[in-house]
Amino acid sequence: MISNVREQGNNYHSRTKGQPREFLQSWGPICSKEIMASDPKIHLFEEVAKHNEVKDCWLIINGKVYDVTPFMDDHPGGDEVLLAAVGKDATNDFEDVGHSDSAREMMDKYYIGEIDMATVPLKRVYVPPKQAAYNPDKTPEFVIKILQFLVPLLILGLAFGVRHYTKEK
Ligand code: HEM
Repeated sequence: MISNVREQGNNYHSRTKGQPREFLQSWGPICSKEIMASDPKIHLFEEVAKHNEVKDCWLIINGKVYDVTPFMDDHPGGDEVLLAAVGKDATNDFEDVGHSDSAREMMDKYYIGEIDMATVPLKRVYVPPKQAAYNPDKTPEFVIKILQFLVPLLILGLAFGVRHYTKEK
């Protein structure tokens, strides 16, 4: 839907000039000013959080949802910071940087609706990275387990051996 809208975007002004409001609304979210003027779409957090990659990145800032996918390459702060701000309320991250007025004006371009704040979790849920437990020397775990069992036995055997040998003498 959004990509269609982007394709149509170039022709938007010429085709919509002088059209009644119902017609404009039927065009959907083509122009952010139009969305803001009409009823904005209310997004659920769960849905917004799914857009969490370079090629599909949505942000929540000040109760609004932004699809910044086309801006990833051009963001002066880099795409990593934008990616780090997905799946949560990124208002603090955005404000902490002290974005300029022109940056704030730019946001209109990427506005795609409002967030239902009731669906935003208060704390970000930590999802542990999917990787094996840290094992710097890469020794397989079963070898360590066997050694843990064998080493005390060897020491015990050695002790008995020494005792037996010294007794005989
Ligand atoms: C729709 C959302 C955003 C837009 C339109 C935007 C736009 C911009 C712009 C135009 C700049 C250049 C400096 C300025 O004019 O203030 C900038 C810088 C920066 N932005 Fe964003 N930004 C957005 C979201 C974010 C988010 C969520 C973060 C997360 C921390 C972020 C972090 C940064 C950083 C670190 C810089 C570099 C600051 C510096 O080096 O001076 N931005 N952004």
